[in-house]
Amino acid sequence: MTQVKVCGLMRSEDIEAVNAARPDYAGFVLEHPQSRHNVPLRNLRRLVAELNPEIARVGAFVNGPMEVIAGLLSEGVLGAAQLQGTENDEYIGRIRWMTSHGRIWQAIRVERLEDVARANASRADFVLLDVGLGGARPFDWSLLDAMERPFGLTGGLALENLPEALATNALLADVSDGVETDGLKDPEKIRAFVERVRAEPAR
Ligand SMILES: O=C(O)c1ccccc1NCC(=O)[C@H](O)[C@H](O)COP(=O)(O)O
Repeated sequence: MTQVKVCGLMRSEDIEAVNAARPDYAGFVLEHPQSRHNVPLRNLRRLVAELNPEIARVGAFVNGPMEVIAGLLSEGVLGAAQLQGTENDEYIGRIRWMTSHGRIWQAIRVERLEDVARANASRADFVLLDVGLGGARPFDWSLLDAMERPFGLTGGLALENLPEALATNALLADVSDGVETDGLKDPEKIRAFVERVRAEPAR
């Protein structure tokens, strides 16, 4: 069954919406003040306490401080760290050396075959392919045929392009902006997105 992650949660209202819709993962952008989705660590702990414990927590980082990432994984505040910057296998190895808790995900922007090769070779436990479906340039789906490991899809997903995304056999659909209205998480869009992923027949 395809899993679903709703990312960019910031407010108690967002947590209420995901508690109702029950995605597999709830995502928080951390240690990245440049993002409008950034959540200060003190708020993270409060939001996590409000979250249904059956929904796993993922922190999205851009070249974030390794000690903070390892600490949040060790404490169990996060079940996975999603690396979204230029982190390499050495960086992943150093976090692994600091903690054996949690999982490490790597998001890789896919534009050409070399990006798919990088995703196949990544030392991360799981890879998210950022396909930028919301962008101006159409994504070449045939690149995904070269994937040799399970992957998730992220970047520009929304209810409208979800059927096409699910047809790739992705293990996970990750959404943030696609379930917002006027820059805020929209409980109805979250519900509809999660429901559509759940409705996909098992392959
Ligand atoms: O949302 C951000 O601004 C952000 C900043 C830094 C690292 C990660 C960030 N977001 C990650 C996500 O929200 C999702 O994993 C994904 O990229 C969602 O894509 P989209 O639906 O296109 O917003």
